[in-house]
Amino acid sequence: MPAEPGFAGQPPGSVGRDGWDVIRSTLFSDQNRPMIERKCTMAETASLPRSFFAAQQGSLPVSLKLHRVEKRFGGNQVLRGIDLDIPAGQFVAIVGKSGCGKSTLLRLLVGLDQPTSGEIALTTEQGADQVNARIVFQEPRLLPWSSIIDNVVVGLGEGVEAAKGRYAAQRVLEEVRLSDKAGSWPSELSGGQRQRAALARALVSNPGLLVLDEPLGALDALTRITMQQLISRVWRELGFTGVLVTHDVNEAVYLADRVIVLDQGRISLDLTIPQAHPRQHGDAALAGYERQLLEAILGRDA
Ligand SMILES: Nc1ncnc2c1ncn2[C@@H]1O[C@H](COP(=O)(O)OP(=O)(O)OP(=O)(O)O)[C@@H](O)[C@H]1O
Repeated sequence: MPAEPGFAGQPPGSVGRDGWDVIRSTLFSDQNRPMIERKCTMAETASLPRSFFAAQQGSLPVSLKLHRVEKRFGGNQVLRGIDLDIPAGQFVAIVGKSGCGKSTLLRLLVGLDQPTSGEIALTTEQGADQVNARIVFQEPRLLPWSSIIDNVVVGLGEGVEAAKGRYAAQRVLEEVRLSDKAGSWPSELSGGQRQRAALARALVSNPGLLVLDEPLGALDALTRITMQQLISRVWRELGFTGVLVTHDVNEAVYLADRVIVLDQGRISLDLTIPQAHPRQHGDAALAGYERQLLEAILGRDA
């Protein structure tokens, strides 16, 4: 069985009561750390079943504040003085040249890494302990030995009654139009279907913050459009705050209220896209914003 990214050779047999930390860390982090560690103690993250309650009620959308955030890896200064305020419920896209620091910024936002200096605060209108954040990576990172529905159930955390968990997973699989694959293995799905399953796993806890790190980067153009429509619909229905890293300015202007351009670790443009949702692919007004973003990223020759 091929190793799942991030599993560091953990055999399926390690998945059990004692193996839970391995699963949770792998799904929500790529550095064996629980993803919301910055806001919760380990004891609190162990109560992730709270998220099933959230699935019934809807988590509160998360607001984010970054103040003078810097990140260095040795002598490499990757982020420089980032100030950013993302109100609850907003959908923000982060674009920029390869290596400008997009994924680094995303990792700091969800607590997978710490800033060298500066402050990052995530909260809801009922406080920071209500933050329910989930991340979707470019590769779906599904458990290859579990059915699709069981993969989705994992997104609820431990302690949820099995029948309730499966009910919630079934509902969210319907939401992403994948209910007919509930009993399939990940290997039996197409790339787009696997990524929809990963999105379902992130959505099943009804998060208040959904962070997307190039989630559609490996998909073909038509599947990307379908997935963009899906993400737009669930965002409008569920009301979470969205932060998306993408290379695709077309995707950014289709999905986001606001697009941040990063250039050598600094915000070089903060562009509001005022068009109402749902948007249309090919909309001429959106094409104007795309042009503006390409110029900001590539210069006047774009
Ligand atoms: N864990 C790390 N250790 C050392 N350097 C790192 C680490 N993570 C990122 N970097 C460096 O930080 C810089 C920015 O990387 P990052 O992945 O954030 O860029 P990006 O804008 O997301 O790029 P891409 O679009 O190609 O994915 C790069 O120079 C990279 O080598």
